[in-house]
Amino acid sequence: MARILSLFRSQPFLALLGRRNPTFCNMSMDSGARETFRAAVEAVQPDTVVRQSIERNGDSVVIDGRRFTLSHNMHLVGFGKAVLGMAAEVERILGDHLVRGVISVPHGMQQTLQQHGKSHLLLKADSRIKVMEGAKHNLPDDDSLKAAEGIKQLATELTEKDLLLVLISGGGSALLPAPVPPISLQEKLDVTRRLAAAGATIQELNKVRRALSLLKGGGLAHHAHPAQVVSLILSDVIGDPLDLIASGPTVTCEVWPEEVLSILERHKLLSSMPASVTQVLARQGPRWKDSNKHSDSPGEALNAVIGSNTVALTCAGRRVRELGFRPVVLSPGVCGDVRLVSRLYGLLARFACSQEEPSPEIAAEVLRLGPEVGVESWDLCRTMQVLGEGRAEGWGATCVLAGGEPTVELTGKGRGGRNQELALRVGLELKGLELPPQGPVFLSGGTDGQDGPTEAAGAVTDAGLYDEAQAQGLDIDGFLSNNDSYTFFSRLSGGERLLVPGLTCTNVMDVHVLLIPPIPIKIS
Ligand SMILES: Nc1ncnc2c1ncn2[C@@H]1O[C@H](COP(=O)(O)OP(=O)(O)OP(=O)(O)O)[C@@H](O)[C@H]1O
Ligand SMILES: O=C(O)[C@H](O)CO
Repeated sequence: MARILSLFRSQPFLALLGRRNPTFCNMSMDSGARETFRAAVEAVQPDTVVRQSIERNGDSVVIDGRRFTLSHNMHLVGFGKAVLGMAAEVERILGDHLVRGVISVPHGMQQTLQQHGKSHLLLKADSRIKVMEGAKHNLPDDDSLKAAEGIKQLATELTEKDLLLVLISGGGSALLPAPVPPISLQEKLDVTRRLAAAGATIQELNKVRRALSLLKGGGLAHHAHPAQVVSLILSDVIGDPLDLIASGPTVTCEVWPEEVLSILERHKLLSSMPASVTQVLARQGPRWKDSNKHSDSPGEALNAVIGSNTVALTCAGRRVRELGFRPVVLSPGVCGDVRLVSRLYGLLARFACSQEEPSPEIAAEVLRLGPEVGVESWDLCRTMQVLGEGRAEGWGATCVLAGGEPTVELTGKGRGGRNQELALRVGLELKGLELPPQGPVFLSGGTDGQDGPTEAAGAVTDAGLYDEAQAQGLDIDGFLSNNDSYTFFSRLSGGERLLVPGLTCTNVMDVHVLLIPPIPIKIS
């Protein structure tokens, strides 16, 4: 730590690079932040990521460096909020080689896509893929149970000549419920609901789901054995853990009943579990033992993450450069309490906007706070170095890009989401950083286009937020304590700070954009 700090304290560490001409563009900072978010979402569109991951060469395809021969032997299953668009692209690429398929997608998806003019994400009229809609409100139901049965059936019938392409995206767990008997769907739903309400993380939730399911935790790959299985995954979990995204249906993993029991105990649910759940957890051996599949093989699969927060941030960085800002990717794994996250962005902005030498005290606080919100010290140092270069070397405007999924502790009854709440809190942190012609700007947006139960994906904010709210008689603290960020931004200046991209058809968690203008430096 001392060594890192001395970097900021003593040396003109930024003079390492030659001077460049500032290239700050004509675009307003607000528009720049919105365009950056748009580019991030664009990069992880379901059809785009599939197109980039399957290379068709005559009668073969190359996926993730592996070649597969096509002879009208390709079958497809999928589950998740983005898989309809992914399947539409697979259909275009594979043509006749695609024999049949079943996908499980959210209720009303096809109609919604039609209404939003996204027909390129819909299947052909004479498609061989059956679309099954279900899981209203992101919860497993009878419709998604039927879809899961259809998917299991298709997988079970495959032979060694077949190739099964599995499309997976966020929301996949609720769209593929297959409780291990004798657990009923209702019992499984209750367990999931109560865990979520008790504040279990997605990692905890999906470890429990895996243990109670015939298809999760590698069960689908087992059912498809001896066919070859290839999964294309659009990740919505920090760190892209294959075994946890949609509860890893094609990733064989050992279930440790002790671990599951300790998760249930931690959330004070163990004593109220139904007998069926305790019975299944007490069983030895694989969960799929009583399936009608004759082999006990776990089933091998090639699992490829084809879209993620990292991909979105990298592509957004390219666009940022075209716009004349210098990009730096902080981290795709920002998590933890939204209050700490907002503090970190406030500190980074202060560090970057200092008109004198960057403050070692601020750098120290950044380094102390970062690990609490999932950001490595190395990434913080790299980011501060670029920000320091920006101000000392006259690079022009800098753009810090990050992503992840912070959490909000809900104490009020208002309408909002973690992105709008983060933007609101960062706005307060930036107070006092007004710089002519404009100070730093911060955007936080959910890449799925929806932040909590609101129509907005997030909001854009800056140092003028506090005064603007005061002038319009809006008490920020009151809105914050009631978790009412959506109402706040809707009332402020006619809602112009809200980010409302509409349905984006994808989901790689949230994107954060911190734009720092060129800083006029005091020469002493
Ligand atoms: N009034 C509110 N203010 C702030 N945050 C809220 C509010 N209501 C809900 N949230 C937060 O919104 C999140 C749920 O919203 P959302 O459906 O966008 O989540 P998600 O994790 O992106 O879901 P998914 O990606 O599976 O669709 C939760 O983290 C919850 O704490
Ligand atoms: O479906 C799920 O399990 C979540 O969206 C995480 O992938």
